[in-house]
Amino acid sequence: MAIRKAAVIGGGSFGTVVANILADNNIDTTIWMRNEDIAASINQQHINPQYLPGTDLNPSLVATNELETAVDGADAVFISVPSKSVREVLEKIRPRLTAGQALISTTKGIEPDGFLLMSQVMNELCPNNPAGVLSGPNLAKEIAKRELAATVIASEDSDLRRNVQQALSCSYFRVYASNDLFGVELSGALKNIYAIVSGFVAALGMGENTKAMIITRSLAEMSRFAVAMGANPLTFLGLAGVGDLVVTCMSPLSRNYRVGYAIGQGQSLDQAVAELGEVAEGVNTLRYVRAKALESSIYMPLVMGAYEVLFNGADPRVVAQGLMTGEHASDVEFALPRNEI
Ligand SMILES: NC(=O)c1ccc[n+]([C@@H]2O[C@H](COP(=O)([O-])OP(=O)(O)OC[C@H]3O[C@@H](n4cnc5c(N)ncnc54)[C@H](O)[C@@H]3O)[C@@H](O)[C@H]2O)c1
Ligand SMILES: O=P(O)(O)OC[C@H](O)CO
Repeated sequence: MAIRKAAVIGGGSFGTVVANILADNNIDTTIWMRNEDIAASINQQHINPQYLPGTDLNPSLVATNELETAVDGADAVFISVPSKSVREVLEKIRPRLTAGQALISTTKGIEPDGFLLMSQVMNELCPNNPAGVLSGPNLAKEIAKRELAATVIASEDSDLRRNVQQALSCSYFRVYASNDLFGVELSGALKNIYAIVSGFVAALGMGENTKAMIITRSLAEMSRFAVAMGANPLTFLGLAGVGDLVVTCMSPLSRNYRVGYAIGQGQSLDQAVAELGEVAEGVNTLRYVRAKALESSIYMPLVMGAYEVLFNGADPRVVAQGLMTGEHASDVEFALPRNEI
């Protein structure tokens, strides 16, 4: 069934953007948020003054503080809150959901207990609702200005994929499909770590060759980790892999990059996060991925170096420098395995 009525849960930057695309596509869309003043601004002035102050939102977009107004009767419910709040939000909406209403996560993070991705949390709490994940190079502030962008809808359910492609595709937003839900979702979470590292590199004034080396070795490291976890390495060649890694590692619009940049300039992690005032998922993801890599003996020098900088006060210069030492390595491990060098 096509998506005629949609709910978006979460009134931050990305939730507002997704809701606005749906509204631009003439879909009856309600965005749920806790903040009453922001909801009133969206309904009366058609702006989200806290997260997207310069953007005129589609006047048909409705904001509410009542979950039932958003969720009841929606064909699709998009979840767009930080990963630490996804379980809490799902527990609130679960009693209202009916079988078949699609659940789509736009959240790029990991739940530490059990190392769960958001679709796994959705499947655990709402097993009767088909699950999908939206991920790609999607800086909210650019899409809000209706600058051209593309994304990936990943799901094992082909109806869900097609319906979301139809609901979100428009003159400025293109939606590609994937059936590797796990790979797409893991890649969206992992790239945030490397955006922080790229922020250090930029703040330290390192060269363009260094930046390219960091991004490419980040791709090698994140795909090595993902394959060890069971993902398809080819997924990392797509928009949710290379695409999102490149944009997040190169743009000062990325919050994760900004946190890394501030630390590279000498700020503490606490100062950098406080100054940002929005979510930078990579900080927690770094902790969880480092623990998993140590537990599973996965070689991740950038993750290990970034952890030392963020949590043990090491000099950010050591992270890039750390790549220059150690064993001789393979460029593309899927072509030349590490143990065959
Ligand atoms: N901003 C982007 O460019 C972008 C793009 C793609 C994906 N994402 C991902 O989307 C997710 C959300 O990011 P964002 O940029 O919208 O974050 P944000 O910081 O702009 O907004 C988060 C929103 O979630 C709300 N929220 C937090 N906890 C809540 C709870 N318990 N109940 C209800 N609401 C709660 C906050 O009040 C806020 O409105 C993140 O995982 C992020 O990685 C962001
Ligand atoms: O601002 P960031 O670092 O959370 O990145 C936003 C999006 O994930 C980019 O695709």
